[in-house]
Amino acid sequence: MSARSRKGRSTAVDTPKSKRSSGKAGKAHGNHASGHEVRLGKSSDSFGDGIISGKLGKKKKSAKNAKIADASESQPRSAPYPHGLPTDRPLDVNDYFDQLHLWLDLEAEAERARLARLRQIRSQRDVESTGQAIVGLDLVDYHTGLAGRYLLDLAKPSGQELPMNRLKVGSPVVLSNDADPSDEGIPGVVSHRKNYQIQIATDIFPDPDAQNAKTGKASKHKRASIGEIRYRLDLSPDETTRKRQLAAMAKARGERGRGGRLRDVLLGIEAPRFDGKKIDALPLAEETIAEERAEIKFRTELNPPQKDAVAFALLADDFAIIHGPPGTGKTTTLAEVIAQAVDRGERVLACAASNTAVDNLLERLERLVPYVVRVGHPARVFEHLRELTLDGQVDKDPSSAVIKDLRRELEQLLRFAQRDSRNVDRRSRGELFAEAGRIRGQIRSLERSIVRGVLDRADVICTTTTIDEELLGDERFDLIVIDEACQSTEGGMWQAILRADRLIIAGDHCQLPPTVLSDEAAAIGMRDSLMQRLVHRFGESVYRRLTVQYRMHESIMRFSSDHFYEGSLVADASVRSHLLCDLGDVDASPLTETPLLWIDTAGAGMEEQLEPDGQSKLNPGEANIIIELVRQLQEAGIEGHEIAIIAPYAAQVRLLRSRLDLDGLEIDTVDGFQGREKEVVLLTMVRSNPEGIIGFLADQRRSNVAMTRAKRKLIMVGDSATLCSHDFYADVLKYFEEAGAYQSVFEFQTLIPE
Ligand SMILES: Nc1ncnc2c1ncn2[C@@H]1O[C@H](COP(=O)(O)OP(=O)(O)OP(=O)(O)O)[C@@H](O)[C@H]1O
Repeated sequence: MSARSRKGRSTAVDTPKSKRSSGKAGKAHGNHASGHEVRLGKSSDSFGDGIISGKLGKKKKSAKNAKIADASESQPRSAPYPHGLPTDRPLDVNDYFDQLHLWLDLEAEAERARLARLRQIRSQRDVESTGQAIVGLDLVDYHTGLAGRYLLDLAKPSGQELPMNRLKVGSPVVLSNDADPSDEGIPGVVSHRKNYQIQIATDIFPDPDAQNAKTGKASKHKRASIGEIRYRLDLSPDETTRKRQLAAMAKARGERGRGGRLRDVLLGIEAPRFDGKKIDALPLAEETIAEERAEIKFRTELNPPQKDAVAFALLADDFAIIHGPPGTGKTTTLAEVIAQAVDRGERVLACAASNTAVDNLLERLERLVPYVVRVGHPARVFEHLRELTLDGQVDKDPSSAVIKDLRRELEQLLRFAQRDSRNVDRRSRGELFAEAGRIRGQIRSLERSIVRGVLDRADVICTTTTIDEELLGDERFDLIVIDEACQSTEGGMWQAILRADRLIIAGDHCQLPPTVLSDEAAAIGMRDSLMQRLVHRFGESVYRRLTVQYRMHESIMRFSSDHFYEGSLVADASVRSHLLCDLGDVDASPLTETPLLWIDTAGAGMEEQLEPDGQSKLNPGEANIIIELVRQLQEAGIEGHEIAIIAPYAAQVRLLRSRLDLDGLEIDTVDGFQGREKEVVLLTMVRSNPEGIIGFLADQRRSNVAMTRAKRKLIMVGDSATLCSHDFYADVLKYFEEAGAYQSVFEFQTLIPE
């Protein structure tokens, strides 16, 4: 049966369409459709996802929800699956969620320990060298954002540049008094970041009196005006996300009906179905996929494996997986699946673990789907897509003019309190803040009705997998799509999974796993993805792999293809033999006429070093080589924005950034480059020691990502003597040697120190 006729079908496992959340005709959007009170941005908890944050669900916690909240607090202490989640047998529902709960607890402990260690360090140089805090900041300006949030601009005194830091847009932070180690500070989210200034969005204005009252502590800064205080910003554990995940997991445990079935399929208890067939009747016959494919009016130019993947996904009754090796158009394919679902009258929730991945999907959907809304903090959304954010669309609503007036009034009030802080006594200042609170309340109530309208109209809602539950209420969708699924922990996916009966996940388990701080949690499986587990559990019947890639020269692709994808990748004709020298205005030279180069530093005495005051590693010798190569590339006519330098260690990134100042040139860790591409990529491997220790370079997935970012040229700089103690790198080196792309650093006289 074709998926086109899906809507009329009702199998034993299907809930009839009318009972599901419907398509356009009969959207049942959870509680907010029935006129329950809507509240915006009620607490700092709502920071997770956006300036706009609204409670579209019931105002009071229902008994059921209260139970869920309680359940989310109980803590299992021993791992039901001490070796990670098994894939050779069905999982027990309670054991499974206990395991996920334990992962989250261990991760939270690791996060708290990290923050506690960080806040112990008081020396400015030491604390800032961790990259997790910025100290000695002045509050230089502030504004109000939507929902009456305060946007605080912080900068170093006398305009110094901010130190290298990991406080990215979207990072949860704590703003505290730098001179007072006992100050618990106020929570916020980084909303904007420049070299000299950082902005945070917060629900609480940093009024020193208010803070003292809150903590009940007498402060030596009691009489200081706001402008006289120096602040400190620390990266903080993301408690909001954790709580949301725990609540979703608690709910998933008790799910019944279609939701319960999807859970049981994902736990390997029930067999997945495609086109109404059970797994024992799978794999789906190729003719069935071909039939389905023939019925689809594709909106994008897709290659045959991509078209098959779309047809396959649309035939799934429970879940389907699209495996997308680097550059194979996974996101392009997923966008087509969503567009087809919308054409069939379905409403879709499109998610990914990171904001960047959500935006990559949104970029494609914008052209395919009439009405798409991006939920999330606008500051975390690509600038050219901000119009599609909920905030952007609310702003366009005619009633927003009133909100703008109210916001202006709010700002004036705050400025008055600030300007005259020496003259306004504490009581009057309290009244001013109370008035500000009242205005914020008015702003929120007006915004909530506009928000509801915008969300109701959307065919597709795009968000990170950390879903703002208050905003989306109990809303369900016909289909949930999750991109870059291998970058999310299993626990991180349940908020999304709970919202539909059908799930399409796309990703590549051979690329980066989710970041997990706790070694203990990682040891019991937290880094293993749901997608990987399902592939192992059900095999080829549940996934389609994309095989034609549109990024890399064939030689750059080949190693990755052979090593990670059973040699299945094919370079499209448009990229198969492209080289740097084919770019306009680039000179032909050995550097630009070949796709690969490994410069081996073995024996040249370029040993790794530990960063002073830090734990990260660097390699100045390799940095010198990279700098010289960048100079030569530039000389050949390659522009800065066409080059990327990737280093596995932050200290090497810091070193190179401090020494290279080329317009558009990007220098980052591997994690910063997943999903990206550049004409030429230089990798500095850093590790060089007599013991042959390679640390986390041993995770081959990391190297797979790093080596597949280059379109026309991949240059590796590393010590073969150290790296090749590991089989994987021995294979890489052999591959480069066989391609005639190996050179010892001794062949480059200009690159070795005297
Ligand atoms: N069928 C196609 N024909 C031509 N170009 C395509 C096709 N499919 C994808 N591309 C191009 O290939 C590039 C990669 O596509 P996309 O970003 O969808 O891939 P991805 O698999 O999600 O990437 P990543 O490896 O970064 O996760 C894009 O420039 C896209 O336009």
